[in-house]
Amino acid sequence: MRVVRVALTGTGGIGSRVAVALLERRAQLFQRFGCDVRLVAVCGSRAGIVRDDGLEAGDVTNRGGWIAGLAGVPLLEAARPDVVIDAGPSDYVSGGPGLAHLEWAVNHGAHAIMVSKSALALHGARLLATARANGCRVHASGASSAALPVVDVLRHNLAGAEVTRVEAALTGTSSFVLDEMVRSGSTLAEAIAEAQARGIAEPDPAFDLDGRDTAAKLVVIAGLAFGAWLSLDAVPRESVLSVTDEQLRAWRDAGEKAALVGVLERGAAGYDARVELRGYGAHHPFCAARGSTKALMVSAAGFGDYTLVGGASSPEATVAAVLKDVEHLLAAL
Ligand SMILES: NC(=O)C1=CN([C@@H]2O[C@H](COP(=O)(O)OP(=O)(O)OC[C@H]3O[C@@H](n4cnc5c(N)ncnc54)[C@H](O)[C@@H]3O)[C@@H](O)[C@H]2O)C=CC1
Ligand SMILES: N[C@@H](CC=O)C(=O)O
Repeated sequence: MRVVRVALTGTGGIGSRVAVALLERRAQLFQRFGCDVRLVAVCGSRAGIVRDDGLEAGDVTNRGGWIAGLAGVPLLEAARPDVVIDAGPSDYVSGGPGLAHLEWAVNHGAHAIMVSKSALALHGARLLATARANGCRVHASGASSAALPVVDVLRHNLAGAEVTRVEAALTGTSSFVLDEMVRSGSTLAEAIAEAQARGIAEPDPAFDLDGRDTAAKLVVIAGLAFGAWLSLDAVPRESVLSVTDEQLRAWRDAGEKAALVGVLERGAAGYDARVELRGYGAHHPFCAARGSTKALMVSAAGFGDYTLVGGASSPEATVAAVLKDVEHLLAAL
């Protein structure tokens, strides 16, 4: 029987849930794919554990037997996984720890599932080129809007199509905060606190609100779906943090849904990206997206226009998206 060895780096709010869900899915994956998907290593920032015959949920949640210093690349070297899942922090300056983890994977013939965004958002072109050269697959639903399957729709459902425009509300926290302020009259601080309590905000919620999270997701989406790796710094961004009371009142009085959206447009020289604040009239399909629910509009030559509303941000939805990536990966092995 084929054994697929999985290592998970980053065991915070999302990573710890991914570990447990993967263990719970083991029997089902065996039935569906005929292989033993074995979680052999997990780590946080400073410690980790490797066990060749497979970890159990308690090993992850109780952290008994974790070894100090066995984290990151040393953990991957010790575990020699077939698949690396990275759910560590995103850092748009250094690339985050996920950069070293993804580099290790694509240089050692391992497949990767990225939940953290910054490694791909900053260095996607180089990493994907190495992955391709070494026969490694890189999936990144978690890094590109989680339960809203944007990359899948563009890459598989619209394979070969000339996609001319993508407009999408990709950051659940900014949608949630705007909804709370416009519809319920919450203050910015109250709305952010609620998004944090729901486990969907980035550790620094400014990343969600000032458009960096959406811009990073746009870069990952354009790179994975179209092979167009844009510069994250060059994506112009509007910010929820600069919305005035007057603007909030105007959206409320007009019955509009406010959203911070990412836009990808195909021009003569390739794809342009931007992040902008928009108010959608009552009859626009994005008005169905309440709270942290995401939304996508795609225009493709020959196919026409599509709208998809769903995939609300939540830890459970992100875990479900990671498990979907696992299924896609196993189906292709
Ligand atoms: N919370 C959400 O709904 C979603 C989060 N993401 C992304 O997933 C990642 C994780 O998010 P959360 O779990 O919410 O954050 P978190 O802050 O709860 O977890 C991050 C974990 O990474 C660990 N870590 C830090 N440095 C590390 C290193 N060098 N090696 C291994 N682990 C390290 C931290 O100790 C922490 O436990 C972030 O990059 C985030 O942008 C993606 C989709 C949805
Ligand atoms: N902070 C993000 C989490 C997933 O990427 C969001 O709010 O959607």
